[in-house]
Amino acid sequence: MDEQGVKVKNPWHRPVVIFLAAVIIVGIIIMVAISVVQNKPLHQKYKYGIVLDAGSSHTSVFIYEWPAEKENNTGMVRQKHTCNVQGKGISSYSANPQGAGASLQECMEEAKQKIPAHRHPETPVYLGATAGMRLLRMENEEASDKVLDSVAHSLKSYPFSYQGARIISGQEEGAFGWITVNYLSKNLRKPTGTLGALDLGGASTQITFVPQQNIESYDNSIDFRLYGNDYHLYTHSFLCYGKDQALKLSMGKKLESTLKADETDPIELRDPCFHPGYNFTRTVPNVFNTPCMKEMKLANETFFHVGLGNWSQCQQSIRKVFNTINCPYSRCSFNGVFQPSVYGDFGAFSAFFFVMDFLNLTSDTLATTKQKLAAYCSTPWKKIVENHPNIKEKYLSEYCFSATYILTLLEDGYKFTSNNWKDIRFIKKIGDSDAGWTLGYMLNLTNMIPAEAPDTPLMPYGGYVTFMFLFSLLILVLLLLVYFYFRRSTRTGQKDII
Ligand SMILES: O=P(O)(O)OP(=O)(O)OP(=O)(O)OC[C@H]1O[C@@H](n2cnc3c(O)ncnc32)[C@H](O)[C@@H]1O
Ligand SMILES: [Ca+2]
Repeated sequence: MDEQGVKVKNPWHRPVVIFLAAVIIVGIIIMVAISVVQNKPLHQKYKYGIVLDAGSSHTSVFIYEWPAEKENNTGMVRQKHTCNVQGKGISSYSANPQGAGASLQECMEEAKQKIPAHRHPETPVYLGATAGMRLLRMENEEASDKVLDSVAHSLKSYPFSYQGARIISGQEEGAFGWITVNYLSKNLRKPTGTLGALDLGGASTQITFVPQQNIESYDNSIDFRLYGNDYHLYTHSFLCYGKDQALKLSMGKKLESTLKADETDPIELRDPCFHPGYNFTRTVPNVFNTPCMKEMKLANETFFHVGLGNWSQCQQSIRKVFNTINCPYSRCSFNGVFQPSVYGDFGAFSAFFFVMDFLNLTSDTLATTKQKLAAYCSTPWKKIVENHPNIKEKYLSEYCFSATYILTLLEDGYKFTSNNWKDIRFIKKIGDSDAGWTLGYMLNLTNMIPAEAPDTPLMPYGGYVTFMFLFSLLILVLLLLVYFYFRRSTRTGQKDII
């Protein structure tokens, strides 16, 4: 046989095989490149929302941000920036409504700087006014409308998407505060417990939680379906029981009884809720200038406000502002308002936090809290000022009253006890976002909390691509192995024949 005929031609020298090998190599390179680009962290695109909290004591502007493609995921929205409007709340502009809108300028300019310009037209801006405006509306509806028109006019002059300025109800304030704290604590996707919400403002206070008992009054019940879970909430907002209005209620009662006891001029209001040595002249209308109290016509225009610094007497005087006699339900908090027993953990924010944090009373037992507070209240005013030279005198003078009010509201009002006192967490923020109603309000209005849990893909997109790539590679390697196996067996077969 001719020697040339026996020689087996090297298959790698065949053009088809070389071509196929080149295609496979190029294919692998392309797949690797795609996979690397696909899985590289994307440059995040953010969306923004602005909420103005027009409270009774002041207005704050909150800017929120969230990754553009993940808006329905729980916990994705965070507070990017907050700005405190200079001056008092918008309800204080009743005599000068223009001033209310103008007061927002500085913070709104700041918002323009903080949010990228190309996002401005799509960024919603909402203003929600709370108890200060509720009281003004009760007193003078025309004035409250003018103030709202003024802030609306001001907000429309910015390049954002204006979505309204309105007075929110007490139920909304309570419910959105609850949504905020539970969204931020990432409780809403889990079947585990939720966090009750306690908010103490200047003019109203809210309590909201998931009760274990039936809710006997329709007004106090709210139902939500969030991420596929049903929530049945108890909520109540006490107008006039924020800490500034409560102080007026309490001083008003003391003034009335002082007058009855002693009608001589000048009146001296001896107040156990203020420090010994505290002595200021106040005007009577300044106490009674609120729709929370019947106006009292007093002969005297001024009185001496004199501190006594006696915690237990202070608590006695504060108890008088809670009416616990009439209750048309199986149980009540106060003023004939139904309330089931408090249940679960609570987040207590705004003035609950400011006051208890200032006094270092956020982590003691109820008994220790009372002891420490009694000692604080009896400290002479001079010493208090010396110890805290940088704190606003108005706040400083009122911490004894405010903390005593907080204890009385929580214990006598809401019926917390020394056993469940530890379940109250005094908080300002959760992560980097403030606890308060604004975030929940925005999540609701932008439909960012779906009723049903969104369907989630089996695996994240990056993982999916990597998996597909590795799996294709495996099949390719197997095919090559099969190919070589066949080639070898054909060649051995050829030799056997030879
Ligand atoms: O909810 P409403 O009732 O409308 O009122 P608000 O929104 O203005 O009320 P805040 O929670 O902002 O404040 C509650 C109260 O705490 C006061 N406050 C704010 N910062 C404080 C601080 O550092 N120390 C003591 N009190 C403070 C403030 O003046 C109010 O009286
Ligand atoms: Ca508030």
